Amino acid sequence: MKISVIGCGYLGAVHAAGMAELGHTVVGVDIDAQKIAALTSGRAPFFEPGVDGLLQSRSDRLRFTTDISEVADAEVHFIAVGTPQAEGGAAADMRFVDAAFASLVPHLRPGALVVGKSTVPVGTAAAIAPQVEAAGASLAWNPEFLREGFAVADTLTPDRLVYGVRAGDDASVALLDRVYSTTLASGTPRIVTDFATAELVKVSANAFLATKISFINAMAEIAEVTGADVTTLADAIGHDTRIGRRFLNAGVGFGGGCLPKDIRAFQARADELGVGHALEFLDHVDQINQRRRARVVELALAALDDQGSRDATVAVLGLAFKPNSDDVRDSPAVDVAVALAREGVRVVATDPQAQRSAARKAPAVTIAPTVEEAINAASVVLVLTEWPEYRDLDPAALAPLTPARVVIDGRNCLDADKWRAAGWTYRGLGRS
Ligand SMILES: NC(=O)c1ccc[n+]([C@@H]2O[C@H](COP(=O)([O-])OP(=O)(O)OC[C@H]3O[C@@H](n4cnc5c(N)ncnc54)[C@H](O)[C@@H]3O)[C@@H](O)[C@H]2O)c1
Ligand SMILES: O=c1ccn([C@@H]2O[C@H](COP(=O)(O)OP(=O)(O)O[C@H]3O[C@H](CO)[C@@H](O)[C@H](O)[C@H]3O)[C@@H](O)[C@H]2O)c(=O)[nH]1
Repeated sequence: MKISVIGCGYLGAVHAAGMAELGHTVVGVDIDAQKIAALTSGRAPFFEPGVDGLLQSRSDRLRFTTDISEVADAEVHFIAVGTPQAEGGAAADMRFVDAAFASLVPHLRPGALVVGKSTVPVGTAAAIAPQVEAAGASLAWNPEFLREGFAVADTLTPDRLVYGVRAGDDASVALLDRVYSTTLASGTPRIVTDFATAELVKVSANAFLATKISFINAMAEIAEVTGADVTTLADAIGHDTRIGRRFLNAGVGFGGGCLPKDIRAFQARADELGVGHALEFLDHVDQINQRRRARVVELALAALDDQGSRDATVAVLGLAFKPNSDDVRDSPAVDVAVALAREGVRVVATDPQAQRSAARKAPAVTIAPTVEEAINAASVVLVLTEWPEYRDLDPAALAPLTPARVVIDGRNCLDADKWRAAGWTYRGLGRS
């Protein structure tokens, strides 16, 4: 099938490459000429395992352009533009979605299907559908659940597919089934529903995941004042299959381009709908999450005070919001590094992939190319992203670089006994 993807940022670029891998002929459109140039040369403008490989191996049926008129012969058009948090508010900024539809509609041919992939406030599809239908085309909302770091696998073999369509719109369901025929053949469940439910499935899934993380981080706060160990607690409650162990890792909390802004936009939309009280708990989820960042800053400053001076260096290992990504959007690690720099501390940070993106965002932080250079002569070492290479660090080999030997494990990812045995003062979050 001929498919277009409007918006080739993170989600759109991966989706375009994934659709080509599934056998479709794809044109990707973005207003950012630099992104289009990178994608055209077979390189994603971000780090995500496997994407460059697909861009290169499927280049025969994949092209990228800034010219929206090139989508005119596509049967299915995916909308994957950003819906960031609006400046100065909690709601989603819908200007990119509105602009994408405005630019696409004049090029729609009758019978085409427009598919929303972006995460949007409930009610968006119903509001937009009439302009698509006036062009003789149809609208569906097909939210995306991919995780950064696993984006290719999540695109090709997702946990589920959700189609939000007008009641009785069997033609759109049939078209989407053709788009995803390979995925469906491998047994992926598909849920066909209305626009509002599809939109809500997406934001409620992210709200649930954020709540699960903040729940365990609230337990970490309790553990910190009682001497309990939140990691053992998570293991123990996680054995209950009704609870499950995943997303119960306590630490510096959640960040990224999705969970934080999606729970805020969800609350803002509930307020508009007059049911803000139903989502008041998400405000607490957000606050618990923010408190974890403040707690790491507090622990680092206390460790410096113990050593007698804040005129010192703190090393930060990890800047990306999660491993296997160079994404620093709302990254807890960057936030903590910036907060410490604001306190007058010299912060030297490193990350296997996010050095460049973090340098742009946090000019007050010195970026070091290696762990050894970051740690050298530091009074405190913070581990804020659980990259496998940080989990596997040899504390004995690093010990001579820093006389103070204090490590704060903001992701509870290090082997505490091993670090202590190598002469380090180890401090986790929610565990002693
Ligand atoms: N990043 C993820 O892991 C992920 C996963 C699931 C859902 N989502 C959702 O997908 C959407 C996109 O997220 P993202 O992370 O890819 O954002 P992004 O900022 O990386 O990408 C958005 C892209 O849209 C482009 N754009 C803006 N206006 C445009 C227009 N009028 N025409 C064409 N292109 C335009 C921008 O230039 C940018 O490249 C958001 O709604 C997000 O919540 C993201
Ligand atoms: O136990 C855990 C699990 C995650 N995190 C943090 O939570 C954040 C988000 O992690 P994750 O959800 O894995 O990353 P994303 O790639 O942002 O994916 C989320 O956001 C996407 C965009 O909406 C959705 O598509 C995905 O399903 C949803 O998991 C990161 O900072 C993680 O470090 C924790 O602190 N503890």
